[in-house]
Amino acid sequence: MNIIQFDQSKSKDIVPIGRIAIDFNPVDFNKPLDECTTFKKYLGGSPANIAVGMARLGKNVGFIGKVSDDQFGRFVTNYFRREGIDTSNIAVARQGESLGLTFTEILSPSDSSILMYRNGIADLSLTTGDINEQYIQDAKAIIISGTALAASPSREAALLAVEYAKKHNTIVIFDVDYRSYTWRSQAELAIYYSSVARRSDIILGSREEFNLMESIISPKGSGDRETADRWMAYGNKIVVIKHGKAGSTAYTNDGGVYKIKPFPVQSLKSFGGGDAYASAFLYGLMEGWDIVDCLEFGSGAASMLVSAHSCSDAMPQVEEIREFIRKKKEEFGEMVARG
Ligand SMILES: Nc1ncnc2c1ncn2[C@@H]1O[C@H](COP(=O)(O)OP(=O)(O)O)[C@@H](O)[C@H]1O
Ligand SMILES: O=C(O)C[C@@H](O)[C@H](O)C(=O)COP(=O)(O)O
Repeated sequence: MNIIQFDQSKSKDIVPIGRIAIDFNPVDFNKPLDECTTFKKYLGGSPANIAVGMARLGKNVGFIGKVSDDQFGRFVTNYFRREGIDTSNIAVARQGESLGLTFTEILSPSDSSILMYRNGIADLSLTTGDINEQYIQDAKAIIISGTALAASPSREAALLAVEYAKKHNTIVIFDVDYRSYTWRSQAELAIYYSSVARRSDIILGSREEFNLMESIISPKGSGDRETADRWMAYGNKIVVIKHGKAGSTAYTNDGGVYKIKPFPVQSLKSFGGGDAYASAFLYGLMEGWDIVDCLEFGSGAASMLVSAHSCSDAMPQVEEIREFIRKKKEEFGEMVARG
């Protein structure tokens, strides 16, 4: 029996809630950002990347967010439309707010950082008035991106979306998604992250992100098992903990533990893996696959994205991930312990 029971009577498969931004990735990479002169513009923002990833995999995707009233806002909205993502619940900020701009620094294939311009940002001006109860009721699942909790009024809008989801049997997925910008204190972060994590059904995050969320209840940090048990005790059915190139582990509330090593690739950058991972893992879950197959699919997509220049344009289709995994298993064998 599937760990997660999605309500198949709902029209939309998934609705991420949070930022849509733009990534400017250096074309002349493998050097410090201040030495780069040429950039390629991509749609960005983790929840937006996940929306693109799941649309590429054929899912019926919506989105709740707010964009700037300018060319950048129109760029990202039109990009969504071309990908078949519903934009009816993407509001336009009318007080001069800007779209988030992320300048990425790719120092080496394993050493990257991101510089985010997020002052007066449109996505954090999302209000409770922008949250449509019927739209959430019509979705099998929503994804709350942690950064949407970083400031009001977006914070209250995201929390309202969770309440509507719980009211209407819409699955709540929490992508912890830590970005240091905008957060005023670690205590504030821990309070709001954990308030969503206590209401969610599935949590995905890196080990570092879980440590931040648990910094009040476990100041010295926790092991993965302790973390998983903690959040499953609140009703989460699945907890996925990612460890970068060391791989990832999925814990399920029926006692399952599934570890996977990453598929070896020549990485170009160290970011982007998480968004592809979430898209492909959740696709498998919505297809009713076993957790181990969801984990393998997510991990395969993640490896593809760390070896790509973008985090959105390069989101793969189902057959591309399948072929990637087939070739890697032919060469390197199983990456996940089966049976
Ligand atoms: N160098 C790498 N080679 C292959 N896969 C990678 C590499 N780095 C990350 N990944 C994959 O991307 C996933 C997510 O990366 P991680 O950095 O843990 O999360 P996030 O990107 O959300 O910060 C990892 O669990 C792994 O499957
Ligand atoms: O999250 C952002 O706003 C920037 C993203 O667009 C960027 O591609 C990135 O950092 C991806 O994050 P990850 O997939 O969690 O590594």
